[in-house]
Amino acid sequence: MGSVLAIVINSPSLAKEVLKVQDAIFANHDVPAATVVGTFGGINILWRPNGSRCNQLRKLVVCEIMSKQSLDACYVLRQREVRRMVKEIHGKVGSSVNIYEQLSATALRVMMSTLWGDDPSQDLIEFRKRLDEIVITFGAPNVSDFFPILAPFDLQGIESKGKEQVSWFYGVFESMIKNRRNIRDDGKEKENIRKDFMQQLLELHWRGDEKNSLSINEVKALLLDMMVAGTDTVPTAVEWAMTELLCHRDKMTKLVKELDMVVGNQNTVEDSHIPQLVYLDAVIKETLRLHPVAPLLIPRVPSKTTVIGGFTVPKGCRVFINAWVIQRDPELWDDPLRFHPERFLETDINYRSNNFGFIPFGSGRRICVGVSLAEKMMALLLGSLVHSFEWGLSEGTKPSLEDKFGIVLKKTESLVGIPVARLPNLEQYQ
Ligand code: HEM
Repeated sequence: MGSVLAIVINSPSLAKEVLKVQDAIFANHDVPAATVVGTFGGINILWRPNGSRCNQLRKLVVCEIMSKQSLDACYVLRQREVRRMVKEIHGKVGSSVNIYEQLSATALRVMMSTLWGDDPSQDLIEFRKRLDEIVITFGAPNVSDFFPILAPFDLQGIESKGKEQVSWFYGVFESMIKNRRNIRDDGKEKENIRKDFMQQLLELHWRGDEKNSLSINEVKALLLDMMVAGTDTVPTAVEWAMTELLCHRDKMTKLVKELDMVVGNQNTVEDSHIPQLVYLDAVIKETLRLHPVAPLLIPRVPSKTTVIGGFTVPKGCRVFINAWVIQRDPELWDDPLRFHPERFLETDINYRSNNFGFIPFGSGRRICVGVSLAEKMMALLLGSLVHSFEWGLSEGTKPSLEDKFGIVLKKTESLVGIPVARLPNLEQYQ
């Protein structure tokens, strides 16, 4: 690729070599030129070089922000937004519903309220548009990445566009942070209120002890990381799951049976049901196996020259781990192209199990920090869509399984379904 050597890993054994055996050497993500300016030189988690500060930030997010206690505390927000989605779809029974649009608006509302609470002044459509723009800008092929010597010239204007787009978010965060600072200075902070992620991060910033403190720029960068990484991935995965279920009605029937047995038709799907919904979990895993949302993970860059599978891998080259191919490897998976969630009922493979044939969230030092939240959101969204409605399609149509390859593996065509209400009363969603 231009003047930069790119290597693609297509086998689980070589993926293990990169993500486990030589993890320390491959623990840097490839940082696109456009993001360096936009994220204050890569101080966020995603683009930060491997090292002690990166580990501290990761630990802080995983142990504090994504802890069971913290995720349980913001469950009411997930519940409220999923109920809102079901009610909205209920108002459209019998007509065509763009499933991705519903999921995407819900995931965005969940992320925004989880990150900084409710702010009625914020325009959801504006946020969605701005996030889409950032993903397009940073995902666009950039000459500066292929020929780093040209980076200072920003020939396509991608770096300046990225900077402008990121600045918009930082401006929004700054005014929210200013309000929080005023509230703190006025001593008006209420005790025992649920602390959103922004408040937790700010308290670490204010606490200021050497090990855990965060600079204000790091607070803003982490908030943006979570917005970008968390809002499109979950709805994309759930849209793929619905598509597979509509293509495989026997699997849909099996899932409905499980939901009726565990949840019943007088209740809504809740977080507390998730551990018992084993078939739902298997459907989500099988979906992520066939349609990994990040098909090439996030490319890695070795910090020194090394050898992988007998080949020399030079320092500074770009290493792509092809989860899409690995997760369809016939040596590992029986009948690999078949959508067969049952395969996950027979094994204890999970997202962190060090099975290098199944890596939808990556693995090793840079494994996704949002796995716990993503698991909960995917289960709640998919479980609620299937439990609340029977889904049909317009006459003569079949859902397409065609994908568009990119940083995020999207469907070529959005899934449009026709819902019919299944539950006896809508009061349950109030
Ligand atoms: C279905 C949902 C999701 C999928 C499939 C997914 C997948 C991934 C993958 C493949 C990586 C790169 C891992 C590697 O290099 O080995 C990653 C990194 C990351 N993800 Fe996720 N992700 C999801 C949801 C989320 C959510 C909800 C958040 C946060 C709220 C999040 C935050 C991050 C961050 C901050 C990183 C960078 C970690 C680092 O650089 O050390 N992700 N994710």
